[in-house]
Amino acid sequence: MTTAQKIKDIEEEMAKTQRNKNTEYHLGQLKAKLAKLRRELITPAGGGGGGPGIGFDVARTGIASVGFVGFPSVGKSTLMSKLTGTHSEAASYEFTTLTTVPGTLNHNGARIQVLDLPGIIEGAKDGKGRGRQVIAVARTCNLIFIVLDVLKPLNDLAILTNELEGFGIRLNKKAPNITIKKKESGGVAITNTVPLTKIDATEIRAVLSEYRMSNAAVSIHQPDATIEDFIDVVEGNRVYVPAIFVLNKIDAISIEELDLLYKASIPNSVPISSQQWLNIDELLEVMWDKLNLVRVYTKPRGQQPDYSSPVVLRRGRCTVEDFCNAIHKEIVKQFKNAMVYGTSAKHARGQKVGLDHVLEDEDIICIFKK
Ligand SMILES: Nc1nc2c(ncn2[C@@H]2O[C@H](COP(=O)(O)OP(=O)(O)OP(=O)(O)O)[C@@H](O)[C@H]2O)c(=O)[nH]1
Ligand SMILES: [K+]
Ligand SMILES: [Mg+2]
Repeated sequence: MTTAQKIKDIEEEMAKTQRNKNTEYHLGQLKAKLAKLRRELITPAGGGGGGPGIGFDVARTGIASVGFVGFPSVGKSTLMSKLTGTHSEAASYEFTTLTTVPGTLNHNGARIQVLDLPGIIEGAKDGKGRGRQVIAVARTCNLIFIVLDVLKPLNDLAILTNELEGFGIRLNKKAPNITIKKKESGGVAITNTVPLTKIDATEIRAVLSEYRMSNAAVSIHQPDATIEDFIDVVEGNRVYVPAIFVLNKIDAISIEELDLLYKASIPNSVPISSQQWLNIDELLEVMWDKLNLVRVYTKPRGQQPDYSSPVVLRRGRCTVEDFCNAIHKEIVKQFKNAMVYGTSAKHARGQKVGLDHVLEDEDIICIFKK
């Protein structure tokens, strides 16, 4: 039996099992089995792995990357060409784009790599078309644009989210606040710092037993944690990627339909027309927010800050040391201290800081050497 067949069987069994006190353990086991089979699909036995294949993996440039995922002919390449000035073939037939096409977008002083990708279809994660290579590239991006046809966005979004989930990608989610520590003995101990509304001990025990973890200390700090979140932590290879749902081709709908769309206010969505270049400003604004980048302006001693070319860092890697290294590896060696002005500084007149100080967006920094 193939892995895909085994997955299908388990999904069918889950669908016909009613959830109640007597079935919780069994359902927990099934969910864990499913997660293990899905992992096999991503990394097939015999190597090869789930990494992007030849022609799909392109050289990475810029401070961050945005990957375009969507069904064929939703307008990914049209958008990418216009955003970056790099030509990516666009046409009315499906699967015009056959491989990763990289381009660069300069925004707010940051160089952002944009990756146009081939269209994917339902079943992509299980090996349909080049879907797996496409999703493997998307897994490595800092932000994903899910490009949708505005005429039927929600159904398509559900299918695409499911495809990416099957590949360990979690869109617009934080890593679950759950820790699991393996132990030598003592069985399974579960503690929670908040009341739990969606998960219970029976399911947790079933999952741990399926993973042959008979001794473990589990602690859950998130009230709405689910068993799926718990399995994600056990599996450990998940990526948590922000995403924007780009509702393209609004030029093809009426004002009334557009109005309804705004009233529905789909979270994380931005309606645009890549062909007519409508609402691209909003798209870029939301993109900037989601990328969570930190601009730092350099101020030479005794001079005004240089606002024209910020050093752009990624949040989580934006200490003064990261700033120095972004300019030149040697700077850290000569570093004495720095004056920082802006949000991260304690005082309006600035703060003297060391290498481990964490910078904020639009801070100004003046470095003093030994
Ligand atoms: N009306 C309208 N048509 C668009 C828009 N954007 C793209 N199109 C058209 O949609 C068709 C597909 O565009 P592409 O850019 O090739 O779409 P794609 O998603 O890259 O397609 P694949 O590479 O085949 O997956 C082309 O005929 C485009 O002219 C838009 O905003 N409005
Ligand atoms: K196309
Ligand atoms: Mg294309």
